[in-house]
Amino acid sequence: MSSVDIAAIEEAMRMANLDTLRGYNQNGYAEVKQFATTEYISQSQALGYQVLSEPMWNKGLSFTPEQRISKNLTGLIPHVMEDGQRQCERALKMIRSRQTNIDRYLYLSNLKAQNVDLFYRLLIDNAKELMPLVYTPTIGDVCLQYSTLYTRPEALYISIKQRKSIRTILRNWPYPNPEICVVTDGSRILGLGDLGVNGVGIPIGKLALYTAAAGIHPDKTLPIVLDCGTANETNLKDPLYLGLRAKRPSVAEQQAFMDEFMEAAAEVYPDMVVQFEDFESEKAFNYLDRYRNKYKCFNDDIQGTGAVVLGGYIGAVNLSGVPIEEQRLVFMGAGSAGVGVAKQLVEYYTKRGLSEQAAKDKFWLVDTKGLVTKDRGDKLAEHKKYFARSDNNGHQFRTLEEVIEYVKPSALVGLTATHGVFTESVVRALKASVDAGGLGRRPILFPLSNPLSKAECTFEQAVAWTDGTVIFASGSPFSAFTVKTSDHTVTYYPNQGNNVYVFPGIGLGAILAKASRVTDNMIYTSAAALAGSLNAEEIHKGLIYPRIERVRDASLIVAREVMKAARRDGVSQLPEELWLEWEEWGDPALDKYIKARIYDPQL
Ligand SMILES: NC(=O)C1=CN([C@@H]2O[C@H](COP(=O)(O)OP(=O)(O)OC[C@H]3O[C@@H](n4cnc5c(N)ncnc54)[C@H](O)[C@@H]3O)[C@@H](O)[C@H]2O)C=CC1
Ligand SMILES: CC(=O)C(=O)O
Ligand SMILES: [Mg+2]
Repeated sequence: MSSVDIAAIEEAMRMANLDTLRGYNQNGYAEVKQFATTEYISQSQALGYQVLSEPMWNKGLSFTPEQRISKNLTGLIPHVMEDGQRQCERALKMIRSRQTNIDRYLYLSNLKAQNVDLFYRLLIDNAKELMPLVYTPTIGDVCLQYSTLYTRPEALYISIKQRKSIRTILRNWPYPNPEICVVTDGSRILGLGDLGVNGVGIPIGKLALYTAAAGIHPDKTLPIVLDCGTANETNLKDPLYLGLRAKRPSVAEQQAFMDEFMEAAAEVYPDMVVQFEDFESEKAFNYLDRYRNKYKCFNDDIQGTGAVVLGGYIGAVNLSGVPIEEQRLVFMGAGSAGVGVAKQLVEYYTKRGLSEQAAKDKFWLVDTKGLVTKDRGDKLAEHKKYFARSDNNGHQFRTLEEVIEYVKPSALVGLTATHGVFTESVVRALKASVDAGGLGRRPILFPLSNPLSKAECTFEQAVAWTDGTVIFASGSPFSAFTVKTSDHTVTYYPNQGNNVYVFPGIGLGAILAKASRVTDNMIYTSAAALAGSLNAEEIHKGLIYPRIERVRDASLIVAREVMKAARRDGVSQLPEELWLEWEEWGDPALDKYIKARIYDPQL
């Protein structure tokens, strides 16, 4: 069958009862056609098995007696019918019985490959326990070992040697019309450096959260790794390594490959939003700049992290007792995340009435060579120049202690990918500088690097070194802990300051608004929406982010506000009548529209 023969498909569907499946006939002929052209339709048992082997169709033990008959499943699965809750109970028992987090990850990954609905039900209902397994910190270990752990494909793997075939590869993806793509070239995976093709675990993990946190249908998500080689000697020497065994070519060559990829992606999937993830900083800034006005795209490490930290910072300032005008911020780490976050905060200050210069003056960025100044004597990377200080009177501050002594900051943000740079003396100096401003003031300390092994300090250290006064957020989750003394008991709650609180909502908002671009206002709005998404209990506990169990609630609020920002910026291509309706009926109507379009797996 060279062209689509609708009559044949309909007949095949009728015979195979496929119309009761996912409804791919609307926009997904590919899957239906597959049935029509194979011999499955005349081999009913094989068809039943096909239903069980297709992870998007499999309902595990939830198939009803009628479905078991109509889909020829009788006897292919145990003769019990279980609801989703019972099946989740079994999966959780298995996960908890495993010895290592990698084993737990592998169990979950295997479950996703067999029964997508069950995987997502489990993840959504047990976010606090399971998110650290499918995302940071475990995904970092998974990426380090990806080539060894590999059993089956889960993404598109596009090598620079396949440049001529990018469109074909994109079309080979089995699910029609993806709406969101996360793409990396593996060059800066979390704080673990250049992992090459092994970095593909990050797009896979981020997209699992697009589904769990924002309800984007799993068959609309597309993870991609662009393999340009790697600088990672361990990978290059590993006989099992799955990527190109070559050093990365020149920046210009990688950029040309990226240009071709972006052009092909926009042509093959014109409605798809592209999220750039974990590109090494020079490329991260360059690609964002290069493509943001041409395609629907954003950079999660620069913009997503900027928004999530701003969202938390707004609440942190309220708790800190240090008025917003008196805030002074030191950033340890001046890479894509550090500069991205600082720029987002500058925007916040300028929106509150400060001039750009006055806003910028609140930030002191530090990297491996010390305080970033104009006259430091080394060639500053382009992205650092904006924040380079010129008020240092020729003096160079080489260590963080020196910078803190000089700046007397109210907040210290870590985005260095280096564990331990927030030492006891650094944190105590931060506290002292905050204490000097007046009684009851609290230091803001955000060791944001991932995975946990790279966090600038631990939560327990931060609490101990600030006598419990710290307002704390880390990139990967630390546990709450309780201190009991003879006369009182105190529980300390950490926050997780991770872009997972915004990227799913930014992507969903951009998709549902049919945004032609992802604008700065959409990103900024995501931060404000996140800051406003805490409930009374979270505020009472002194949190600055919603509990991770509520990430889905927060994402939907973010998505709604991002949609509205898209409309304000004139990039929403939704019909005008819809917007007029929503303006009349307000947020509940827009919320209803969003909720009707998101995936909430039922078993
Ligand atoms: N919590 C979150 O949502 C996010 C966290 N991150 C984390 O931030 C970290 C950095 O990411 P990028 O900025 O993209 O990396 P990058 O490589 O672009 O930047 C790292 C920066 O840290 C500096 N640095 C490294 N070691 C240092 C040290 N010992 N002392 C002072 N400065 C040091 C480098 O000079 C550079 O300026 C990673 O661990 C990443 O996982 C990134 C994005 C989001
Ligand atoms: C969270 C994230 O995007 C990172 O660590 O790179
Ligand atoms: Mg990242």
